[in-house]
Amino acid sequence: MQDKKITFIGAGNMAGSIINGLVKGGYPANLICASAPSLTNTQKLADELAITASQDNNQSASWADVIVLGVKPQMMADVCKALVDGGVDFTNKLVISIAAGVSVTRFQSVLGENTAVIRTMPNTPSLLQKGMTGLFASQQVSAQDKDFASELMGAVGEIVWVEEESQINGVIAAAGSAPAYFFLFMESMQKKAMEMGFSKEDARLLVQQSAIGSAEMVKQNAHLDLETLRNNVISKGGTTAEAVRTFNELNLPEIVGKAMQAASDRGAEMEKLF
Ligand SMILES: NC(=O)C1=CN([C@@H]2O[C@H](COP(=O)(O)OP(=O)(O)OC[C@H]3O[C@@H](n4cnc5c(N)ncnc54)[C@H](O)[C@@H]3O)[C@@H](O)[C@H]2O)C=CC1
Ligand SMILES: O=C(O)[C@@H]1CCC=N1
Repeated sequence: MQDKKITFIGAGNMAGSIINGLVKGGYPANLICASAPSLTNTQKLADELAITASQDNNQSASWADVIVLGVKPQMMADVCKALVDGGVDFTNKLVISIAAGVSVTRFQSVLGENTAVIRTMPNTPSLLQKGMTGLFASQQVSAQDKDFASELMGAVGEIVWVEEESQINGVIAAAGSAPAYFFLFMESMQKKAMEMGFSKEDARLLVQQSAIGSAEMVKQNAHLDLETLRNNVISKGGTTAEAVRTFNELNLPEIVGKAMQAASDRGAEMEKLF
């Protein structure tokens, strides 16, 4: 991978996951800085991973070749304005945003209209280098910078580039927010297993090992579609058939579709707000 100096502005759940994944994957820690007003998260990362922690966004951003913006969407414009007011020159820098709901146009309106901006939508399993990231590049981004972003996010999981910026909201629906869907499903299963008499720990083990095994089967059987994998579990007249019939009766596929649409719609709505 190209070795570039990277500063993360904001290093909470998501940016912290990426930093962890990067360093554990071998990216040089001395090329990574995490900056935030409070040292709470950044010092922990510095202690664990030997990256640099800073409380000075302007200095850290000026030092870097690549600035990863990892603050909350509602704070993004103010944080970017403060960098510009603080004299950070974005001319030869690559800006990578991980925020939902902040458009390239919005970034360029604050940072300068010719700023090279890549919008990404990662997810928290990046922490384990099992992330999924969608990326969209503004016209100003060079092929070399696109390659760097591919390598950067590829170091913490799988990537997919989208041609249209609006597709980032689809990535949010299908991947960025998705870990929460699976956790909710697992929580619901754990709760019911406990009602069926299992301890909290055993209920979790039953559910988590089933989820991990199922996900691994999906990954290792790319030639089989998901329906086939599902049908392989169903014995005629057996237990799974009853469970799946109940899910379908209660319209699980429709519920999932509606939830994903709500996530995507909210992404689009946020682009108007922030
Ligand atoms: N949590 C997730 O699963 C995902 C989050 N994202 C995006 O990541 C961004 C951050 O979300 P989280 O990590 O969940 O939030 P978070 O609240 O954990 O992290 C935000 C961080 O920003 C820092 N911060 C606050 N003010 C700052 C400032 N002026 N300068 C520098 N840092 C500042 C805070 O100290 C905090 O650690 C959001 O824009 C979100 O849309 C994207 C994909 C997935
Ligand atoms: O909930 C959110 O808005 C962020 C974006 C995707 C996951 N978390």
